[in-house]
Amino acid sequence: MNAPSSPYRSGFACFVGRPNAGKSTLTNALVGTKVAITSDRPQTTRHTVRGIVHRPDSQLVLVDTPGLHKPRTLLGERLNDLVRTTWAEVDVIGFCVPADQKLGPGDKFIAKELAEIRKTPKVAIVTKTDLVDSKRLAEQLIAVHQLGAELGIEWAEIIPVSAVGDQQVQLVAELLAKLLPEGVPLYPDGDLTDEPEQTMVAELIREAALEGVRDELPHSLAVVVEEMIPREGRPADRPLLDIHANVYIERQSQKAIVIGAKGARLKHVGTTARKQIEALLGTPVYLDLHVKVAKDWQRDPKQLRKLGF
Ligand SMILES: Nc1nc2c(ncn2[C@@H]2O[C@H](COP(=O)(O)OP(=O)(O)OP(=O)(O)O)[C@@H](O)[C@H]2O)c(=O)[nH]1
Repeated sequence: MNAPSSPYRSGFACFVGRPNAGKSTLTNALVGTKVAITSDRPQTTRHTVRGIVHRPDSQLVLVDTPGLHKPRTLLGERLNDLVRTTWAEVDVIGFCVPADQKLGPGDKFIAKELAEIRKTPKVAIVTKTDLVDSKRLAEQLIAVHQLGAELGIEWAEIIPVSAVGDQQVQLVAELLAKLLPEGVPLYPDGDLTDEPEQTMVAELIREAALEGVRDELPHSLAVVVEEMIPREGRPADRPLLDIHANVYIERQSQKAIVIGAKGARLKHVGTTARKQIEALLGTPVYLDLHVKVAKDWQRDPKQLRKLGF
């Protein structure tokens, strides 16, 4: 005899944690395709990118938030507001801490903020377990438990996972799904993300444009995709998508950094981004990039809106 089947569950989850905790990588591993942008450097995830995990008995919509950080500019403040709003709206929060680093002030700062969001169930996720031995992992699991106890957070689960080593990734999905409310699917099957394609394309270009020059242009670069149109008159089996995008920087002096000697760097950025966009969209792409100066865009609310913040 079959046991009564469990109810269908659906809802939203977000991963929080300090920069480099492995949130984007875990999101990608769960969703099974590259929707958020990962990198070795902190704070690459600017936009709220959702990935959707479809399972027979549940649908988990992952909302990827930027890292909470000490705001120094209007953009910083906006990002932090966005993070808190997201936290209050989701059905479950996954607090990510890397296994290979001792809990520090950054983790505590975030956990303290998390403790304020009372109603939402919270799951602690110890990431990058492939980087440590079992003794170190056990210590980290205990430390996370203790941090929760100190701050009055009762973790619904504490889950060790390696997104890179593909260990326990499915368990994370399962345990998060269990904490969702009963409901119907929120998105049609097969949807990986509801983030407009243009935003993902812009992220890929931004990522390529920042590669190697992050120290010089930490937060001064934004990308807006102006247009994505299929080239007319192409045979059906050889389509081409024309993409026009603007790369905004804050000062004239930064132009040379982005463009490089005789335009060599921008050309490389274009090639790198184009390959990634083609992989993402599954179609050949012609990518046209322009570098423009938008003075002090980080401090100007009007510019921020134009640039999608
Ligand atoms: N070895 C190992 N490395 C990982 C794992 N998960 C993430 N990483 C690496 O850790 C770094 C940071 O990962 P991200 O997923 O970009 O981290 P994040 O928390 O999204 O970072 P921000 O976007 O800066 O907030 C990258 O270099 C990843 O390749 C893992 O399971 N194992």
